[in-house]
Amino acid sequence: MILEELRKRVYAANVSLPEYGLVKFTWGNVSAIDRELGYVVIKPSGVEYHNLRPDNMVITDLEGKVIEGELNPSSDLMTHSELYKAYPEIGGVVHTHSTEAVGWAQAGRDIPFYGTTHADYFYGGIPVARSLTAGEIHSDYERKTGTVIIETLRERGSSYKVVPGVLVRHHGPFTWGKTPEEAVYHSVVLEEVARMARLTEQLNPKAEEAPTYLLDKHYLRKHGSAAYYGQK
Ligand SMILES: O=C(CO)[C@@H](O)[C@H](O)COP(=O)(O)O
Repeated sequence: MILEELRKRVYAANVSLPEYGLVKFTWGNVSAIDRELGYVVIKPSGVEYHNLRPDNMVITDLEGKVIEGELNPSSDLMTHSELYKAYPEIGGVVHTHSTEAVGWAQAGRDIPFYGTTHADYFYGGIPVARSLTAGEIHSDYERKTGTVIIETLRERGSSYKVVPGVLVRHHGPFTWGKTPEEAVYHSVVLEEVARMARLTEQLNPKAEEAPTYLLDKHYLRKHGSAAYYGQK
Protein backbone atom coordinates (compact mmCIF):
# COMPACT_ATOMS: atom_id res chain seq x y z
CA MET A 1 0.00 0.00 0.00
CA ILE A 2 1.55 3.30 -1.08
CA LEU A 3 1.81 6.55 0.90
CA GLU A 4 1.30 4.77 4.23
CA GLU A 5 2.33 7.76 6.33
CA LEU A 6 0.21 10.26 4.41
CA ARG A 7 -2.77 7.92 4.65
CA LYS A 8 -2.46 7.92 8.45
CA ARG A 9 -2.28 11.71 8.53
CA VAL A 10 -5.28 12.17 6.22
CA TYR A 11 -7.23 9.61 8.25
CA ALA A 12 -6.39 11.47 11.50
CA ALA A 13 -7.30 14.83 9.94
CA ASN A 14 -10.68 13.50 8.76
CA VAL A 15 -11.64 12.00 12.13
CA SER A 16 -10.68 15.28 13.80
CA LEU A 17 -13.47 17.10 11.91
CA PRO A 18 -16.31 15.74 14.14
CA GLU A 19 -14.04 16.09 17.18
CA TYR A 20 -13.80 19.82 16.42
CA GLY A 21 -17.56 20.00 15.86
CA LEU A 22 -17.14 20.93 12.20
CA VAL A 23 -19.27 18.18 10.65
CA LYS A 24 -22.40 16.07 11.08
CA PHE A 25 -22.82 12.67 9.39
CA THR A 26 -20.42 12.74 6.41
CA TRP A 27 -20.58 16.45 5.67
CA GLY A 28 -16.89 17.09 5.23
CA ASN A 29 -13.65 15.78 3.83
CA VAL A 30 -9.90 16.27 4.09
CA SER A 31 -7.25 15.48 1.51
CA ALA A 32 -3.48 15.80 1.16
CA ILE A 33 -1.19 15.71 -1.85
CA ASP A 34 2.14 14.04 -2.44
CA ARG A 35 3.68 16.55 -4.82
CA GLU A 36 6.44 14.19 -6.00
CA LEU A 37 4.00 11.51 -7.12
CA GLY A 38 1.21 13.94 -7.99
CA TYR A 39 -1.17 11.80 -5.98
CA VAL A 40 -4.01 12.91 -3.72
CA VAL A 41 -5.02 11.00 -0.59
CA ILE A 42 -8.67 11.75 0.25
CA LYS A 43 -11.60 10.59 2.38
CA PRO A 44 -13.83 7.96 0.74
CA SER A 45 -17.25 9.28 -0.28
CA GLY A 46 -20.21 8.77 2.03
CA VAL A 47 -18.30 6.93 4.74
CA GLU A 48 -19.07 7.88 8.35
CA TYR A 49 -16.04 9.01 10.31
CA HIS A 50 -16.21 6.10 12.79
CA ASN A 51 -15.82 3.72 9.83
CA LEU A 52 -12.70 5.40 8.48
CA ARG A 53 -9.29 3.72 8.62
CA PRO A 54 -5.96 4.69 7.08
CA ASP A 55 -6.30 1.78 4.67
CA ASN A 56 -9.67 2.92 3.31
CA MET A 57 -8.43 6.37 2.32
CA VAL A 58 -8.54 6.67 -1.47
CA ILE A 59 -5.54 7.61 -3.58
CA THR A 60 -6.10 9.32 -6.94
CA ASP A 61 -4.20 11.38 -9.47
CA LEU A 62 -5.12 15.03 -10.03
CA GLU A 63 -7.53 14.08 -12.81
CA GLY A 64 -9.53 11.82 -10.51
CA LYS A 65 -8.21 8.45 -11.62
CA VAL A 66 -8.19 6.06 -8.66
CA ILE A 67 -4.65 4.77 -8.11
CA GLU A 68 -5.39 2.77 -4.97
CA GLY A 69 -8.60 2.15 -3.04
CA GLU A 70 -11.76 0.08 -3.10
CA LEU A 71 -14.15 2.94 -2.32
CA ASN A 72 -15.10 6.03 -4.31
CA PRO A 73 -13.16 9.19 -3.51
CA SER A 74 -15.01 12.11 -1.93
CA SER A 75 -17.43 13.76 -4.35
CA ASP A 76 -15.44 16.99 -3.76
CA LEU A 77 -12.20 15.50 -5.09
CA MET A 78 -12.08 17.63 -8.23
CA THR A 79 -12.55 20.79 -6.17
CA HIS A 80 -9.59 19.78 -4.02
CA SER A 81 -7.67 18.96 -7.21
CA GLU A 82 -8.28 22.38 -8.76
CA LEU A 83 -6.94 24.02 -5.61
CA TYR A 84 -3.82 21.83 -5.62
CA LYS A 85 -3.16 22.73 -9.25
CA ALA A 86 -3.64 26.45 -8.69
CA TYR A 87 -1.90 26.76 -5.32
CA PRO A 88 1.50 25.02 -5.55
CA GLU A 89 2.48 25.59 -1.92
CA ILE A 90 -0.50 23.88 -0.33
CA GLY A 91 -0.39 20.33 0.90
CA GLY A 92 -3.87 19.86 2.32
CA VAL A 93 -7.49 20.88 1.63
CA VAL A 94 -10.59 20.69 3.82
CA HIS A 95 -14.25 21.09 2.96
CA THR A 96 -17.00 21.10 5.59
CA HIS A 97 -20.59 22.24 6.06
CA SER A 98 -19.79 23.80 9.41
CA THR A 99 -22.88 25.64 10.56
CA GLU A 100 -21.67 29.18 11.14
CA ALA A 101 -19.60 29.32 7.96
CA VAL A 102 -22.48 27.88 5.91
CA GLY A 103 -24.72 30.58 7.35
CA TRP A 104 -22.48 33.27 5.88
CA ALA A 105 -22.12 31.31 2.63
CA GLN A 106 -25.91 30.97 2.25
CA ALA A 107 -26.37 34.64 3.09
CA GLY A 108 -23.92 35.48 0.32
CA ARG A 109 -21.72 37.52 2.65
CA ASP A 110 -17.99 37.73 3.22
CA ILE A 111 -17.05 37.12 6.85
CA PRO A 112 -15.91 40.63 7.87
CA PHE A 113 -12.63 41.27 9.65
CA TYR A 114 -13.83 42.31 13.11
CA GLY A 115 -10.90 41.36 15.31
CA THR A 116 -7.53 39.91 16.13
CA THR A 117 -8.56 36.24 16.27
CA HIS A 118 -9.40 36.59 12.60
CA ALA A 119 -6.26 38.61 11.83
CA ASP A 120 -3.90 35.96 13.17
CA TYR A 121 -4.83 33.59 10.34
CA PHE A 122 -6.73 35.43 7.60
CA TYR A 123 -5.34 38.66 6.15
CA GLY A 124 -8.65 40.46 5.62
CA GLY A 125 -12.28 39.42 5.24
CA ILE A 126 -13.03 35.82 4.26
CA PRO A 127 -14.57 36.04 0.81
CA VAL A 128 -17.72 34.35 -0.44
CA ALA A 129 -17.39 33.08 -4.00
CA ARG A 130 -20.23 33.63 -6.44
CA SER A 131 -22.83 30.95 -7.09
CA LEU A 132 -22.16 28.62 -9.98
CA THR A 133 -24.26 29.08 -13.11
CA ALA A 134 -26.60 26.35 -14.26
CA GLY A 135 -24.19 25.61 -17.09
CA GLU A 136 -21.26 25.26 -14.69
CA ILE A 137 -23.25 23.03 -12.36
CA HIS A 138 -24.39 20.75 -15.16
CA SER A 139 -21.07 20.65 -17.00
CA ASP A 140 -18.44 20.19 -14.34
CA TYR A 141 -19.77 21.01 -10.86
CA GLU A 142 -16.94 20.00 -8.62
CA ARG A 143 -14.15 21.36 -10.82
CA LYS A 144 -16.02 24.65 -11.30
CA THR A 145 -16.48 24.93 -7.54
CA GLY A 146 -12.70 25.07 -7.38
CA THR A 147 -12.60 27.53 -10.24
CA VAL A 148 -14.87 30.08 -8.54
CA ILE A 149 -12.77 29.87 -5.37
CA ILE A 150 -9.61 30.63 -7.34
CA GLU A 151 -11.40 33.33 -9.35
CA THR A 152 -12.66 35.01 -6.18
CA LEU A 153 -9.25 35.38 -4.57
CA ARG A 154 -7.79 36.61 -7.85
CA GLU A 155 -10.56 39.22 -8.23
CA ARG A 156 -10.03 40.37 -4.63
CA GLY A 157 -6.27 40.66 -5.19
CA SER A 158 -5.77 38.26 -2.29
CA SER A 159 -3.07 35.62 -2.12
CA TYR A 160 -4.05 32.08 -1.16
CA LYS A 161 -1.04 32.21 1.16
CA VAL A 162 -2.61 34.83 3.40
CA VAL A 163 -6.30 34.03 2.95
CA PRO A 164 -6.34 30.24 3.38
CA GLY A 165 -10.04 29.74 2.88
CA VAL A 166 -13.09 30.84 0.90
CA LEU A 167 -16.85 30.38 1.32
CA VAL A 168 -18.70 29.01 -1.71
CA ARG A 169 -22.12 30.63 -1.92
CA HIS A 170 -25.08 28.32 -1.21
CA HIS A 171 -22.55 25.64 -0.23
CA GLY A 172 -19.88 26.09 2.42
CA PRO A 173 -16.24 26.66 3.32
CA PHE A 174 -13.11 25.29 1.70
CA THR A 175 -9.80 25.84 3.49
CA TRP A 176 -6.24 24.82 2.77
CA GLY A 177 -2.75 24.86 4.28
CA LYS A 178 0.81 23.64 3.86
CA THR A 179 -0.30 20.37 5.45
CA PRO A 180 -3.65 18.61 6.02
CA GLU A 181 -3.27 19.43 9.71
CA GLU A 182 -2.88 23.15 8.96
CA ALA A 183 -5.87 23.01 6.60
CA VAL A 184 -7.98 21.58 9.44
CA TYR A 185 -6.67 24.28 11.78
CA HIS A 186 -7.81 26.94 9.28
CA SER A 187 -11.26 25.30 9.10
CA VAL A 188 -11.59 25.51 12.87
CA VAL A 189 -10.46 29.16 12.89
CA LEU A 190 -12.84 30.01 10.04
CA GLU A 191 -15.80 28.48 11.88
CA GLU A 192 -14.91 30.31 15.09
CA VAL A 193 -14.48 33.71 13.46
CA ALA A 194 -17.73 33.12 11.57
CA ARG A 195 -19.47 32.63 14.92
CA MET A 196 -17.70 35.65 16.45
CA ALA A 197 -18.69 37.82 13.50
CA ARG A 198 -22.34 36.78 13.74
CA LEU A 199 -22.38 37.53 17.47
CA THR A 200 -20.63 40.86 16.84
CA GLU A 201 -23.36 41.91 14.43
CA GLN A 202 -26.12 40.66 16.72
CA LEU A 203 -24.68 42.68 19.62
CA ASN A 204 -24.00 45.72 17.46
CA PRO A 205 -25.70 45.87 14.03
CA LYS A 206 -23.53 48.87 13.26
CA ALA A 207 -20.25 47.14 14.13
CA GLU A 208 -17.35 48.28 12.00
CA GLU A 209 -14.44 46.21 10.73
CA ALA A 210 -11.18 46.49 12.64
CA PRO A 211 -8.59 48.91 11.23
CA THR A 212 -6.01 47.67 8.76
CA TYR A 213 -3.12 48.61 11.03
CA LEU A 214 -4.45 46.07 13.57
CA LEU A 215 -4.73 43.49 10.79
CA ASP A 216 -1.14 44.22 9.71
CA LYS A 217 0.19 44.04 13.25
CA HIS A 218 -1.40 40.74 14.08
CA TYR A 219 -0.88 39.02 10.77
CA LEU A 220 2.72 40.14 10.42
CA ARG A 221 3.49 39.28 14.04
CA LYS A 222 2.40 35.72 13.46
CA HIS A 223 3.48 35.11 9.88
CA GLY A 224 6.25 37.56 9.15
CA SER A 225 6.62 39.88 6.23
CA ALA A 226 7.13 37.17 3.59
CA ALA A 227 3.62 35.82 4.06
CA TYR A 228 2.25 39.35 4.18
CA TYR A 229 3.90 40.23 0.88
CA GLY A 230 2.33 37.11 -0.59
CA GLN A 231 -0.69 39.36 -0.57
CA LYS A 232 0.81 41.56 -3.29
O1 LIG B 1 -21.07 19.24 -0.36
C1 LIG B 1 -21.34 18.06 -0.29
C2 LIG B 1 -22.73 17.58 -0.53
O2 LIG B 1 -23.60 18.72 -0.63
C3 LIG B 1 -20.27 17.09 0.05
O3 LIG B 1 -19.17 17.84 0.56
C4 LIG B 1 -20.70 16.10 1.12
O4 LIG B 1 -21.10 16.78 2.24
C5 LIG B 1 -19.55 15.17 1.42
O5 LIG B 1 -19.46 14.33 0.31
P1 LIG B 1 -18.45 13.09 0.34
O6 LIG B 1 -17.09 13.61 0.74
O7 LIG B 1 -18.97 12.09 1.34
O8 LIG B 1 -18.49 12.57 -1.07
